[in-house]
Amino acid sequence: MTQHDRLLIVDFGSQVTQLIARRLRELNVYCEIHPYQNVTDAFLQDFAPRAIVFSGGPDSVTRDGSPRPPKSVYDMGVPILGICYGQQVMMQDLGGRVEAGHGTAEFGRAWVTPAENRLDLLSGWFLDGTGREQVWMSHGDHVSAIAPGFEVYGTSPGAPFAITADVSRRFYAVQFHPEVHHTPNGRTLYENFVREAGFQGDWTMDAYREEAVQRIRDQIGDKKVICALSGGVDSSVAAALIHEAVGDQLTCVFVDHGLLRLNEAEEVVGMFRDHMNLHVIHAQEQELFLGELEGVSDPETKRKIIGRLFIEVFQKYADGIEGAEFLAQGTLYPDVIESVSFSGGPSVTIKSHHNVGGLPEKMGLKLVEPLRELFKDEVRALGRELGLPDSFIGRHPFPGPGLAIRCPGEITREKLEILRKADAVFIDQIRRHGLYDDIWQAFVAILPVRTVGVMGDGRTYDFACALRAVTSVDGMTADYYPFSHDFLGETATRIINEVKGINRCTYDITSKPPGTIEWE
Ligand SMILES: Nc1ncnc2c1ncn2[C@@H]1O[C@H](COP(=O)(O)OP(=O)(O)OP(=O)(O)O)[C@@H](O)[C@H]1O
Ligand SMILES: O=c1[nH]c(=O)c2[nH+]cn([C@@H]3O[C@H](COP(=O)(O)O)[C@@H](O)[C@H]3O)c2[nH]1
Ligand SMILES: NC(=O)CC[C@H](N)C(=O)O
Ligand SMILES: [Mg+2]
Repeated sequence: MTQHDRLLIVDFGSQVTQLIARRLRELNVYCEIHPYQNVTDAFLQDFAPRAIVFSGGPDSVTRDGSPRPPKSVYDMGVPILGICYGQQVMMQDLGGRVEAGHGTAEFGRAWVTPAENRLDLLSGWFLDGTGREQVWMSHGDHVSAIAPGFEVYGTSPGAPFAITADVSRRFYAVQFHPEVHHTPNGRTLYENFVREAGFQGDWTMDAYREEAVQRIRDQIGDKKVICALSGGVDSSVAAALIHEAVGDQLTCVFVDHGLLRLNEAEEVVGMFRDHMNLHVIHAQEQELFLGELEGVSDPETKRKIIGRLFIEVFQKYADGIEGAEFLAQGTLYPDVIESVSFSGGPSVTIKSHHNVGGLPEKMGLKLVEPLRELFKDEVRALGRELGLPDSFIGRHPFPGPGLAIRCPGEITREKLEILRKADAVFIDQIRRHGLYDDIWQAFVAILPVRTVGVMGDGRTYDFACALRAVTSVDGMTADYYPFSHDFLGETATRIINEVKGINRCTYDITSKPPGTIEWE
């Protein structure tokens, strides 16, 4: 099997370490993030990176016991790029000096100007005629003396050594963050760095597809595998990939809990069964879920009931599949990184997110996770390679508990019916206005209150609903989408005219935080 050139990102705990990986993956470079504690001499030998990046970090190298890489990293003969804390660590390790404070802190936008010497790492920089380049800084400490062998190639007001390098050893150290959006030419810097390191850009979804298929065949052999299929991007791409690898040995279980959107079950099952020829069990469990949810209004109780039923249902169908030894999941790279996170600390549970994680232990199934190394946009690219239509790949995320968490308070079949219709009108409006792809997620929530209205000179006493549409990168933070008043007016009119049971429509303009995306 092909062994890709690998780049190692040593994580010192920066908030933006993942972005370094994103920038490199966009350049078709295979990279992995590892917390600095795990990067030992033995690890380095084994990983055999072609180049290394040191991330930023919250600590100060002036503090005794602050994070360090193993010394052997500097003897490997591979290029190293140190960013912010990474720069400071490199300078101190190699004989320079770092100082704290003294009015040199820079947070936010800054400008670097070039020194006299030229540096290949910066080719493509300083070309817009202003003689300087915008970068994003976030540091309190600064390098006050560079290490022997290094020279200065750029300075900023707060960082006299904003860009330094020892060209003969191919060590580069910068005070700013080239991975963030606010360093507009940061990508060029990474491009130059990986070219210098000799990467061939061999990480493409086309190549990945073939390798992944082979790996899945080796793992599964002639055994059977099952997959919980939601119709969301992750489980859909995982299923399509595994199907390509082992065909009929795969069975998908799609659970219809009665909390799906209008026509969703038909679309998902039709697509995978009729179009892609997958074996899909359409588990009709509406009565079970809606029955157990009857009279329940507390959000966490709802979520826990749904989580438990998902497992029970899945177990039931898995038991009926002879010889099933494997369970497929759509775990992505961000999930993997988060679970080994450097800075993980005690945090409060806001919501118990449902997913099928935790199943294998209970069921004695071995895991197949073919997307573990990929970011979401890579998963989308892979899905396209596998022939999934764009209408599936670009779908807004949909939560496992479905409409249950968009129906605050008690769930009734009547409310679900109304909600499904209103949601379909809203999404139709968004598509008609060509806004679907600009929005991360959009839906309607039906509110547990009836209000008075007047329609056709008669009195109405019906439910109110709230429209929700947000922009986001990863769902962790979000902003409400700035629809025009015309759009909102037209949509409210359509919902009230077309959906019996709703006579009032509001737009939710809360960002996250302090709100969350879903209403429960
Ligand atoms: N109705 C369902 N039937 C079967 N499995 C489900 C269902 N809903 C959720 N799951 C399982 O829970 C997992 C987690 O759901 P999640 O919404 O995070 O991912 P996804 O649906 O695959 O992708 P996306 O994030 O794009 O919605 C899914 O990958 C799927 O395995
Ligand atoms: O698979 C899921 N199971 C869940 O239990 C769940 N709860 C919220 N979400 C989705 O996560 C994102 C963030 O949502 P919140 O801001 O409401 O927490 C949004 O995209 C939500 O739709 C879920 N997804
Ligand atoms: N963003 C960073 O890496 C900051 C490094 C260090 N904590 C400083 O304040 O200078
Ligand atoms: Mg989903």
